[in-house]
Amino acid sequence: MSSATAVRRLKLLTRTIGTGTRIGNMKHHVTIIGSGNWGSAIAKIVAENTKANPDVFHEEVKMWVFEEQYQLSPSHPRYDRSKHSGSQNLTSIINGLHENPKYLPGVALPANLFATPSLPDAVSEASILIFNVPHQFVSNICRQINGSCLPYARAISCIKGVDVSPDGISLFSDTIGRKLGIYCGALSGANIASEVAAEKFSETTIAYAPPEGPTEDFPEGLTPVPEELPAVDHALFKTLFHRPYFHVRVVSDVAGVSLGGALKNIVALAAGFVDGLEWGDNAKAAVMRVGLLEMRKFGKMFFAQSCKSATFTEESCGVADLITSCNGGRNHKCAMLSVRTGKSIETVEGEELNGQKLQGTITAREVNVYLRNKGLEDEFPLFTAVCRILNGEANVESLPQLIETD
Ligand SMILES: NC(=O)c1ccc[n+]([C@@H]2O[C@H](COP(=O)([O-])OP(=O)(O)OC[C@H]3O[C@@H](n4cnc5c(N)ncnc54)[C@H](O)[C@@H]3O)[C@@H](O)[C@H]2O)c1
Ligand SMILES: O=P(O)(O)OC[C@H](O)CO
Repeated sequence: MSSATAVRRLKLLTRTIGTGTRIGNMKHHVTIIGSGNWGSAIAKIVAENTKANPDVFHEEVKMWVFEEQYQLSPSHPRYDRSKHSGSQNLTSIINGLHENPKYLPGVALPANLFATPSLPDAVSEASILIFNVPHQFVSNICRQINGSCLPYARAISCIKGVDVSPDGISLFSDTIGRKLGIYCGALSGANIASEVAAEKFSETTIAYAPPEGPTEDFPEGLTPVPEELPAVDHALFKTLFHRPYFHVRVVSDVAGVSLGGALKNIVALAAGFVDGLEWGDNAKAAVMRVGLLEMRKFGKMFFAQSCKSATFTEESCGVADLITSCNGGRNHKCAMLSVRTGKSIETVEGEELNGQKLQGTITAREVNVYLRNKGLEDEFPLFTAVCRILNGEANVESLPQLIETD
């Protein structure tokens, strides 16, 4: 154990025992909802940390998997004809191999991580829920969970998207919290899943700031976490997510963390268009600059009370995620290939991603509907241009004119 981890654990124990607020020896059960590329990588991190902190967490971590049939390739190093000759449930393969060969191939998952296809089974005991699914599936998942989760559970959303409906715009942390009647924070950063899973160094930002009294969403206040459990606070989330290769900073700006992750995906598409045209690094830097300003402006305009501008420039979830996504992300890659090949980005997504999902294309259109309804498209020329290019209403070559403001 590193000395930093030891100090953190000691602080956690001193606080929970020393203050007398923790009166039992209950521990947190942790569940991951989602098992895609990032879902599996985060599940690996969390299972490593529950094992390393047995005084705070139950070692066993459940991971909910959207069940599908999967045929293991005969070229897989552990292919066994007697077991893998036909299609099988993906959950059985994950639990048998301790690997998710479809969404995170070649990465060993900890033996204390268990895949389950049942949402009620996944959430029924969990006091900490980690949501990590493409944003288009969240509402349906919450509908299936409702009533099965503990009233005092706390959640973290790793989802990069915003929830746009005819009623307006909502952060997914708020949507999840409202639908399940629990509090949900957010995690987002410059985190390409395959790099994190390979234990290459990166940073992330977690935001957690539960309301202390009644609010519009929780008129009677949140159901308190039982005193027998370790307190759920910044230190606990650092213990759950921080690894020597995955450095966590915990802040209170849930809106800033969530919006950074959602909106940079629109900018990454623009960066991909520019790279597809082979316009070079200066052009890409230009769209990234304009994109960062629009991200910050969006936060100021629509989440003024909760979003801090500094989060976009000082934390991993802001400019750092923008940089990594505009170079190595899936949105960037598919946009670039779409321009190079002349195929639609949805066709490229289907051909290149083996079931993984782009978030930027949906987010660009959702944000555009929201801006158009407010008559504010012109205030966000880059976001608007990306949507018009995706819809075939503008040429990718006209990007410089579309984002020229003076
Ligand atoms: N992959 C990354 O590098 C990365 C990094 C940081 C954040 N994120 C964010 O994490 C979130 C999750 O993305 P991911 O990369 O883990 O997923 P993914 O795109 O790799 O995989 C798609 C997932 O969706 C599931 N799925 C398909 N149809 C479904 C349905 N009808 N209902 C429910 N689930 C269904 C699949 O089983 C699979 O687990 C996204 O918001 C993404 O932006 C991704
Ligand atoms: O691959 P993308 O484009 O979904 O981006 C991945 C992560 O969000 C990068 O932090």
